[in-house]
Amino acid sequence: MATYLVGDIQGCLPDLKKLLAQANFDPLNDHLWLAGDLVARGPESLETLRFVKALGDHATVILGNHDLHLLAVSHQPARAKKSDNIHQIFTAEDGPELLNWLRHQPLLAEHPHYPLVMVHAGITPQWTLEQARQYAQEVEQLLQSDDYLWLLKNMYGDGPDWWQEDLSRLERLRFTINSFTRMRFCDPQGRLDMHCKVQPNDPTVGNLIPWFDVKRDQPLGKTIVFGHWAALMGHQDEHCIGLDTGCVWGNSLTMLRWEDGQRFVTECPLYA
Ligand SMILES: Nc1ncnc2c1ncn2[C@@H]1O[C@H](COP(=O)(O)OP(=O)(O)OP(=O)(O)OP(=O)(O)OC[C@H]2O[C@@H](n3cnc4c(N)ncnc43)[C@H](O)[C@@H]2O)[C@@H](O)[C@H]1O
Repeated sequence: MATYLVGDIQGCLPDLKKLLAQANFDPLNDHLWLAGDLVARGPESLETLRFVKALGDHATVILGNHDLHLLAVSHQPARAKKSDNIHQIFTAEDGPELLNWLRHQPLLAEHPHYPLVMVHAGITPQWTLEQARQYAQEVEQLLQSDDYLWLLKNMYGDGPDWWQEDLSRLERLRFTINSFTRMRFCDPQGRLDMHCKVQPNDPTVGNLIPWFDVKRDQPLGKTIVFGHWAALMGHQDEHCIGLDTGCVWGNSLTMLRWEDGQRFVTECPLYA
């Protein structure tokens, strides 16, 4: 039994299937961990949802910004942008069932045996692992409750950029969603920046630094596996593994086998 970790699929199901074939992935014995953004921009978002859902207990999925956006616009399809390329989900017979399944996925997942925690964008340097678990659960519980539409309607916005215990409920929820699903850069103190999307060595970055380079008061004690940041083209240091290598942007899809660290890579067409 092997554990495979893969970055943002964004509807690029043919590329995921190529990687799974390369690795001889066995859906009855192996386990696939997906770092969020199953959908958007790529050619087969609907089929990707069907494929991952059908893996049942052999897939662990966490939510990305595009998954949350899909859930939000599914109640007002006119709000979906053409470039989202998700309209086929709204008209599919099994669309409601797939969306309901997606809504019940977490923001943070921890492996039961390995020291690995998976999130879409990252874990804010302001939080301990205990806080990350607690605030992820707050969003997950609301998303799975009858009040989920309220959250999806009100989650949009770039602030607050700094965690404080006295944030209002909505501010707390927004900070949590933005840090788990949209963060890339922070200022040296750890204040979130929601605008800069380039590579860390780009001259326009200024004093911003990648969230994983901001000093934490307490190490998390687990490896954070994340996706989201396509321009980073993957990352590995002693605390973090970044897996998004820009599949949908004509670069590649990368999958890592946890047990021996082997990487599987496939070059992708330009979809976006
Ligand atoms: N609470 C909330 N508030 C607001 N929005 C919310 C939200 N919750 C969900 N959302 C959604 O999130 C979106 C905003 O998120 P953002 O994270 O701000 O924007 P995005 O560009 O749409 O994100 P994406 O996830 O596609 O990024 P990627 O790195 O692949 O690509 C980023 C850029 O990198 C570039 N890029 C890719 N590969 C590159 C490379 N190798 N080198 C250089 N640049 C590269 C691409 O051209 C692209 O422009 C909104 O559109 C909305 O749908």
